[in-house]
This record gives sequence, structure tokens and C-alpha cells, in this order.
Amino acid sequence: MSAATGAATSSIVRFEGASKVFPGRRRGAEVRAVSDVTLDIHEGEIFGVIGHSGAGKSTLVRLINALERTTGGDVIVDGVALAALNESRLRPVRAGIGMVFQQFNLLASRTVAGNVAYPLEVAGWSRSRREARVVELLDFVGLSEKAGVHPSALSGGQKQRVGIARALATNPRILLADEATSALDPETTRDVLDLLQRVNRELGVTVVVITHEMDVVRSICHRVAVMDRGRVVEVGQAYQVFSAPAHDVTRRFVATALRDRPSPEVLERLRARHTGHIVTVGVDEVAGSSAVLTRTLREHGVDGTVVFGGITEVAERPYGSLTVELVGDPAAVEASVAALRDVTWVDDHGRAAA
Ligand SMILES: Nc1ncnc2c1ncn2[C@@H]1O[C@H](COP(=O)(O)OP(=O)(O)OP(=O)(O)O)[C@@H](O)[C@H]1O
Repeated sequence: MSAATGAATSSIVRFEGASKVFPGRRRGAEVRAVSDVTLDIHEGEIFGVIGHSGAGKSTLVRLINALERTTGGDVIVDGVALAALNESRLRPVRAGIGMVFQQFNLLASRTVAGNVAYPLEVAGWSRSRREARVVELLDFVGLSEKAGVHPSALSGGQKQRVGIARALATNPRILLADEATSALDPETTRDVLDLLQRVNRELGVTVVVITHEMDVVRSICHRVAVMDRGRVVEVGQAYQVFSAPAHDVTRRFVATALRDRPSPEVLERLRARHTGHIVTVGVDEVAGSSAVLTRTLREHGVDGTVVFGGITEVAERPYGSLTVELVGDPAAVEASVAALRDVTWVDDHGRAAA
């Protein structure tokens, strides 16, 4: 824990060389779903695990609540090492961890209130405490008026709200969300992500989000681990990882979320329309904003026209690029590009061939 290591943040989940090997279909074959992962998840953060299908995300996260047991290494949850624990000693650890699923996994025969009350019944809460807690939870997720209806009468987003209320029922300190928004349309996704953010901010719950969608990480995760073939290939602040991706898999995720860089075909069309010098300029928090770009060009007496680009937010900070046609004295254009390179990255596409 942090007190021992002197780190500024305390880790609520620590993977220590954790591996999970499944027996493969063929005799003697094996699948290394999680391979020697060492990683800390800090208390109070929203931590994203992103990767393509089969990368090992679900298995990694299921090691946290021991739905899967490690075959190598260990997972330490709130100071408790899981590998050595038997099923009965795992019970209290699991009680501190809630989970929501892509397919909601609600009980069709029970009402909304009945679904939320279910884990409280299992935990042995009295009827009056259960009822009070269900009222509180449904109010928190905005579904008080749906208490008596069955899941079949709910929209996907409402079902996931019930899933979240149920997962929070026993006051867990950790919430695992496995592709919680993958079955939802973009608008509903936004609502559910907002709710996960409130769970984190208002209740102080550490949220671990598994996703294959960069947009999910971009909008709510503080830190992120990128997985590829069972390994964590990159980990860090979501903003840093995505603004300076070091691994190919990460670069591809960034490209799917941001269509701000002109492809060779787009560039060819831009060149046909614009005869000036074309550059793509990174816009982020360090480079300030497009205001820095405008000021630099003005200082050099160069005219700039934005011809392509996009700026979005990663972890609530600006991120993207602008492609600009620069028109002016060639030496001034060159000097302005050099000045921009001092504050951000610049991709120089040059001028159209005469
Ligand atoms: N119970 C199991 N038995 C055998 N192999 C498994 C088992 N569970 C997962 N695997 C394999 O482990 C690898 C990682 O699977 P996992 O579900 O963790 O990946 P994922 O990144 O979550 O992918 P997806 O998004 O498709 O669920 C895959 O090759 C998968 O087939």
C-alpha cells in the first residue's frame, strides 16, 4: 500500500505478475488470457482497460473479484492477497466489489425493486433496511417511479441503471463495469457514463471500466491500461496515453476516436483546392489552443486558413489537430512552422507541386 511504498496515491487493487492460463481446446494446448500483468489501480479513480476482442480485458478484471483465479502471480485487493484464499475467505472480499455487465443480467421474474434488493437478501439485511436502501438507490439512479415494473418494460439504459443500483446495493468500494455501455446507443451510453462518473465522484467508489471503445475512456477514465494479447502494453493518465501513444494498438484506438488527421486521399483533395503551404498542427493543453496557432501566425505575418481537423476532449482536456493552409512570404511561413514546432507537434505537408 502507499504508506509502505511512499507513493502519493494508495492502490486499492494491485496485480503482481498476475497470469491466467486456460486449457485450450486441443489436448495440451493452452490460452494465456492474462500474461504476467503488474499494475496498480488507485483508490478513488476511474480506471479504464481498453483492448480489442480477446485481448484479455474481461479475464483481467474478473481476477479482481476472483470470478477467475490466477494461475500465476497474485492480485491484492485492499491489502488482501487473493491467491491463497479459499472460497469462504473470498466471500468478504467479493462483498466489497460490485459488477455490472454488458447484458445487464437482471432477473426477469423480479421487479426493479426486487432486483436491487436481491444482493441485500443474500447478505441477510432485514426487510426494513432493504426497503429503505432500495428507495435510496433507485433515487440515486433516477428510477424511483419504475420500482414496481419488470425489466422487460425498461429500455436498455434503464436496465443498466438497475444493474448499477444492484451492484451498489451493499456499498462496495470497487465497481467493475464490463462493457457496460456496449449494448447501448450513443445517447444512452452518455447517460450511463454520467452515472458511473457520479458513482465515482459522489460515492467515492473506485470504478474499473472494461471497454473496446476509445470514446468511453476518453470521456470518463482518469487512467487507462491498454491490453494486447494478454499483456498490458501501455498504462498511464488517459490524457497522456492518448495524446502521446507509444504502442501501435493505442495509436489505432486514438485514430478510431479522432478523425482529425487528413488521410492521403483527403490531403490530395486539399492540395487541389489550396495552393498554399499545408501543415497539420497538434492542439492540446500544452499548445494551449487554436489561439496559440493564430498568435504565432500573426507574429510572422502569415495568413492561416483552417482546412481540416477536429478538437475533442480526452479526460476533460482539449486534444486534436488542425490542418491549416499557410499563405505568406516563404521565409516567414518557414519561421512560423519552426515557432509552432517549439510548442506542439507539426506535420508539414508542404505545398502543392507547381
Ligand atoms: N473460460 C475460458 N476458457 C478458455 N479460454 C478462455 C476462457 N475465457 C476466456 N478465454 C480466452 O482468453 C482470451 C481472452 O479473453 P477475454 O474474454 O478476457 O478477452 P476480452 O479482451 O475481454 O475480449 P472480449 O471483449 O471479446 O470479451 C481469449 O482468447 C478467450 O478465448
